[in-house]
Amino acid sequence: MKNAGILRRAGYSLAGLQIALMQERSLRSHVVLSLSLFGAMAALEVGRSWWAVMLLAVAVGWGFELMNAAVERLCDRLHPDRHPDIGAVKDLASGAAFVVNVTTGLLALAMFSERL
Ligand SMILES: Nc1ncnc2c1ncn2[C@@H]1O[C@H](COP(=O)(O)OP(=O)(O)OP(=O)(O)O)[C@@H](O)[C@H]1O
Repeated sequence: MKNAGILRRAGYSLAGLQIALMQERSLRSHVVLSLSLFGAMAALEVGRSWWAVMLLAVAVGWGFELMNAAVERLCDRLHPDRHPDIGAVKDLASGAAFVVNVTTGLLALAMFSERL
């Protein structure tokens, strides 16, 4: 619905998150990894700057995973048959999420290497 109120739009966004959590295994893995990361950060008492960096990195990672899931679902709905272009679109979306996830992993390594 175009130009819906802010509460209604927030409801649509939360519905999207719910769909992802219930139907997308990769996003569920992401949630588990993120919570483990935050648990380790709390246990090691990392500084506020690291919290800011890692919260941002994890949020961007979740965003890219959601967009990747949306692209995959759109591709499958609009073009269920196999086609090299559909494969490339899915690979590109997956590659975008991969770049963010690898960067987050490297940041986590840098952070933990400071503390251990
Ligand atoms: N319709 C298609 N045509 C050509 N290649 C495809 C097609 N669908 C999937 N692929 C290839 O298979 C890969 C995996 O696609 P798939 O839709 O199974 O996603 P996935 O990586 O298994 O993600 P998820 O587990 O989140 O569904 C794609 O990245 C692409 O390379």
